[in-house]
Amino acid sequence: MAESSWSFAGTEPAPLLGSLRIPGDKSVSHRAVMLGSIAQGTTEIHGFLPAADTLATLRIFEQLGVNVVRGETDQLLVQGVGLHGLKPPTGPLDCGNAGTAMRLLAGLLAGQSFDTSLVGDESLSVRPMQRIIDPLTRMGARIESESGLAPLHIVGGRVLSGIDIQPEQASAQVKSAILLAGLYASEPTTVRELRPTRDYTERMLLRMGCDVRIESDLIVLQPPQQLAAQVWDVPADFSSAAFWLVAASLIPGSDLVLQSVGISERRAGLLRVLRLMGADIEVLNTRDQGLDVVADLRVRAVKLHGIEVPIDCVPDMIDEFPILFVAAACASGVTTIRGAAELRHKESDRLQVMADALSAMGVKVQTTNDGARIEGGLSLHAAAIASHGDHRIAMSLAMLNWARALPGTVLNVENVGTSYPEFAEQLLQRQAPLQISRA
Ligand SMILES: O=C(O)C1=C[C@@H](OP(=O)(O)O)[C@@H](O)[C@H](O)C1
Ligand SMILES: C=C(OP(=O)(O)O)C(=O)O
Repeated sequence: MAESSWSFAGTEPAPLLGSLRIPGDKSVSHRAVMLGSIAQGTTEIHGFLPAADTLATLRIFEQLGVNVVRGETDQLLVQGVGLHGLKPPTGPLDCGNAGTAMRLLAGLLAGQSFDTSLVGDESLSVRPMQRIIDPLTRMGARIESESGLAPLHIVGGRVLSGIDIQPEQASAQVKSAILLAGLYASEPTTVRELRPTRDYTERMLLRMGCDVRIESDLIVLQPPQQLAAQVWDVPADFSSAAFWLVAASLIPGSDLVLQSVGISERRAGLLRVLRLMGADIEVLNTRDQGLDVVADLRVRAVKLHGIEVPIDCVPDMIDEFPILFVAAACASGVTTIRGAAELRHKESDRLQVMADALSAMGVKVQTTNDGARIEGGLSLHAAAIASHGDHRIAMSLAMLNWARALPGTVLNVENVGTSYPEFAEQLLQRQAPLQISRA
């Protein structure tokens, strides 16, 4: 049965001590399955995230004729069929709640010889897809959609050409959709980014033997003959670790180590921002795990203060804003956010939903088109708050209730399973006074 709400008893939290294993990175898990499926040979994935979003991607490639052998929970063997070996599916391909799956797949499927349809859940069906339809169409793809929204019908058998393009958004999903279509183009594909975004797609392609030039905001991909299968070690997901970085900063007496977290520059912007707010986070045992730099993050409780979030950090922490709002609500002084309009196009309008949630709990928040002003350090009160089916909102509000001993309720938490199915269980293991209701 799905979890539908979490209620907190409002008792003082025990310090967070010891160490914690965070599940695998969602972005890398999606890509390892996608790229492994079209590689030559068998891809080994260690540390795969078995969450609803990434399992949707896995099921889709099984529908496309790829054989995947599941080992222990987080190990997969993907038997690649080569760039041109995917088979026509018998029905629509369901991306569920995953924007990453839908946008990246649109690029990859635009280069196939057969038609496909991509569908998603209610939330994904109102997220903007024109941002990938436009560049892919310029490359020669044909994607049928009503008003730029899912479902997307992708016509097969098109001849794709390379482009040189600057997407309108700083978005790793848009960049990746173009690069994946570029694998099937007859000329090189160049993507110029407004601001650098997470770079797993291009770095993974490079490791698979592609001729790809990577500069900070420029990627040039030559269409490959084939992709070589790899062994991928998926790091712990920084975005999931982020909830604990903030909770342990806020819960007095905490001293917690988060193990083997991916801290590449394009992913760990919140680390920089929390430190600017005064957080005590030590980066220990840093090592290069091939695909990513990983480290153990030791975080100790401390008093945080508000800051102006540097605008160049925004893409590097795009999924961490809901939990940053929580840190800002508990910090002394004012935190301001600018340049984050993309937050309005996630699983919910994350700027508005967090502003409304915190306002209902007594925080002074004003939103702008692309940001917010949060006055922290005021006294908070408990409320029953809807998370709008947005996993990151649900987990952020859970941490706020827990850390500040508020007897609040977080409603509609089902979608936490899209990125972090073990979240509530890990809270309970840490004695969070949490009651779970199931629908
Ligand atoms: O490429 C990816 O794996 C992702 C890119 C980001 O989206 P945008 O590219 O839309 O910013 C991020 O929000 C999402 O969770 C994962
Ligand atoms: C925005 C997110 O994911 P996606 O775009 O893949 O739905 C997220 O995980 O916060």
